[in-house]
Amino acid sequence: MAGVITLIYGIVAYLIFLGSFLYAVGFVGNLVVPKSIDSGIVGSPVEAVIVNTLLLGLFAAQHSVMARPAFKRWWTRLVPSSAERSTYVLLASLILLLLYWQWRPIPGPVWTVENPLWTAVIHGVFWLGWAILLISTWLINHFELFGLSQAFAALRKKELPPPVFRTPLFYKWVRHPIYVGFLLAFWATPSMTWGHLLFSLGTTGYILLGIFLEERDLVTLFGDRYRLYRKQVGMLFPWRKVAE
Ligand SMILES: C[S@@+](CC[C@H](N)C(=O)[O-])C[C@H]1O[C@@H](n2cnc3c(N)ncnc32)[C@H](O)[C@@H]1O
Repeated sequence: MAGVITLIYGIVAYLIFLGSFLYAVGFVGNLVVPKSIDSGIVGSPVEAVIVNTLLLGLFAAQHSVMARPAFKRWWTRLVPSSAERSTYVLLASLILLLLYWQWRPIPGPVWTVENPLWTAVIHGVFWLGWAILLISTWLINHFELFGLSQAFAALRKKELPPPVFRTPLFYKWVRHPIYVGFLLAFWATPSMTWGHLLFSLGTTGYILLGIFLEERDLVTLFGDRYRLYRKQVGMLFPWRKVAE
């Protein structure tokens, strides 16, 4: 029974994640969704900067704290380990929904590209970013990343195998293709507003901090294999040094 409940919980968390992910595409790209990064009631810019920074900070804090092994060890005394990743995914998705809802637009152009050819190129980079991101989740292990493998293992009363170090496709050239995808999607816009700039700067800062923390954990987990990988493959810019 507990296994079935964990699985249902995992599926619900995954579906909420999927919704918040699809909404992110529309939110950042000002496409289709009712409330995007540049839409909504324009108020005081000072209030907007404070509220938006708090929202980004909340997302960063939840991600940084809950992804750390020490927190997971403490947390799984309260939450079954099979539901730990789903809870992380669920909370992250709910914070994203809060961010979309409460985000204050800050209009005014930082840059505007009007040339149709360059506009098409920038839109292409935007979609390329989302594609790299999505493909990379499958390269690492999509269902494990979003908690479903853990929930299925609990249903079958099986232990999850220990994490495996993987370097397929994009990972041969860059250590963090998922973050590269986010950066491309967040910065590639033909009309950058001050609100969008705040979002892009905040998320870029958080991604750099996230990489520092994640790589520290990956060195602890995979030791010299990851240290060597770090020497041979670029962090965010594609680069590869072939072993002598
Ligand atoms: C949100 S994913 C981001 C992965 C990577 N930083 C990227 O941008 O593609 C974070 C999870 O991926 C795992 N991870 C990162 N690089 C990995 C690799 N080369 N092989 C296996 N797991 C990896 C981390 O341990 C962490 O649980």
